[in-house]
Amino acid sequence: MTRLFNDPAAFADEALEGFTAAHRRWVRPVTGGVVRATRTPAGQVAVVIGGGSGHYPAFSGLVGRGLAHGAAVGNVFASPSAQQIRSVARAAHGGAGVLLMYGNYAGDVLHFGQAAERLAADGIDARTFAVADDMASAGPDESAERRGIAGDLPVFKAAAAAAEQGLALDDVVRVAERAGARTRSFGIAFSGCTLPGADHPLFTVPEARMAVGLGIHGEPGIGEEPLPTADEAARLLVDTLLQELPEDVPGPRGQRAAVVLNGLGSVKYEELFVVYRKVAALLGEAGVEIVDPEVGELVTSFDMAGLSLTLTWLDEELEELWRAPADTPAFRKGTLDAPVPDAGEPSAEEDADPAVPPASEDSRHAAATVLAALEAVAATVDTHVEELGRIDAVAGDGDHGIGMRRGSTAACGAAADAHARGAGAGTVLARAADAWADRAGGTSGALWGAILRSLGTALGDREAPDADRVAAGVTEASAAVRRLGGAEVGDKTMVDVLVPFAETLAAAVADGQVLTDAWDLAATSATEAAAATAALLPRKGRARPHAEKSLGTPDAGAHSLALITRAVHGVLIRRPHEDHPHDHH
Ligand SMILES: Nc1ncnc2c1ncn2[C@@H]1O[C@H](COP(=O)(O)OP(=O)(O)O)[C@@H](O)[C@H]1O
Ligand SMILES: O=C(COP(=O)(O)O)[C@@H](O)CO
Repeated sequence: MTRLFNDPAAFADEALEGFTAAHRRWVRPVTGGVVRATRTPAGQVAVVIGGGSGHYPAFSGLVGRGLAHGAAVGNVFASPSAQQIRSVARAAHGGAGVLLMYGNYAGDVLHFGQAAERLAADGIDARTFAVADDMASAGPDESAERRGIAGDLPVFKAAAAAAEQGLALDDVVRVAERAGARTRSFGIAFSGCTLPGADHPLFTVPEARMAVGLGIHGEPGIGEEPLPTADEAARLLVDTLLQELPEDVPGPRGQRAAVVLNGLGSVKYEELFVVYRKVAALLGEAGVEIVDPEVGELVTSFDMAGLSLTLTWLDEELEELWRAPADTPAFRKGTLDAPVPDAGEPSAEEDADPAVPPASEDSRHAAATVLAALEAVAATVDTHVEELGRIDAVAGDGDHGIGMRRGSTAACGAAADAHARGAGAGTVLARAADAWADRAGGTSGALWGAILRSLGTALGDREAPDADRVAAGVTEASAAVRRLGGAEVGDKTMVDVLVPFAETLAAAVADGQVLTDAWDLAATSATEAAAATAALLPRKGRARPHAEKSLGTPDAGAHSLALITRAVHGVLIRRPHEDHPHDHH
């Protein structure tokens, strides 16, 4: 149970504020997260890590010399936004490029990928690397689909220590890839975590049982077994890890390995030590030489009761990097020289509030309808916030309601501001898109940003947005979401609703129906399509390992999209003529 919070939606921000206040010796707050208190030395590659909140010490607690140069910090269990990541990376950049590192989750992959593109446009060489160490989340033949769990630590550390040695960006990336390929984790759990403000844990495990193959977002295990003794737990973890060695490791005997026994949040350190005693013995029997083991909480999931074992199979280079000193709020090793004092506070580079481009009278008028529609979106998300969280918790991480609320509220604020400054419909939507993606983070934040951006581009700031233009914008939004997320119809995502919605709308408009009628038909098909996702098995993202559990429950993102299309219809029928003067159908 998370007991101490104020507004649950503010939990991540407030935790970050307190964290930075408590750790000024190591870190300095910047927009989007934290960077080291000391400047990145000129010519040193900066390693910027990041992910959702709720995993402390990942990610902010791992910022400091010998480890990360900065961390982008997202909302609870949701990736930071591309905007946040870009801001942290710019503040951490020492002139030699940036490696962005994160766990392999859809939201992180989307946002860190977009951030790398934006950094490249800023003239900064930025690369990405997703840690995918969790054996339970996909088989060895699909290892690129695996989630990142406590293997984050040794992989981040290898790359960061390589950067600290002065290696060039290409070499730092090579080290990250090698460490990633040689790192595997597996875990077990006895209960799920309870998010701030929620009444129930994300999953429960029956008394005297354990979940096998945990995730770090309250994903239940992929199997269930009787509660083991500490020694039996150690044997399960070690045996599983020894079953799948990296390609270039012929057998365990004679190998050297970094070992991390990680507590997920509410397993006592003493319990971890009892388990570690047997882990060390079993690895010894298998002929593995343990190098600098870590036992403790390194990548957590709020108050989840669980633990995971990570092995990084070392070669000479990886061993040197694993042993290298580090000094961060939550991870310290060896000794470092006193830090070189800063030449001054680097300025956090903020984008100036850009001027609103000129717009026609018609488009400014239509912007009022766009704003009303966004307000209706935020209101319907607000009404359904708990239901969306509950649906998402069945096979996902339970944060869909929180993320949608943060995103839609921010979108309304940005839209209202742009509207007040005389923006046209296109610019109002573009500003709303950026605010949604930035504030919500997560998969749905990136995708909703893309939806609003596509609509904004189609409507523009000159013409009155007629039915053809709206239908074209929705069609482009559907294509953009498929392009970005890589999901197709049938994968059990919002795409299952967006595609029929766009197609029905376009067909009805082509048929000569007025926008309100066409939208009505399309919203009805969206509602039906969302309900039909209950019968599907997820094939994308975090819900995939728990496919069967989600049978009978619709996809959260599909459901929220259907609710939103219906709410927007309510606005269109209230303002049909007023704001669509050129709707000539
Ligand atoms: N690859 C994808 N393409 C399209 N939609 C996706 C994809 N992955 C997830 N989604 C949608 O995102 C929703 C989850 O959103 P949310 O919980 O806010 O993000 P996160 O899973 O990052 O926490 C899912 O219910 C699904 O509809
Ligand atoms: O949850 C996280 C990011 O994944 P999403 O796909 O955005 O949910 C985060 O906690 C780990 O980085």
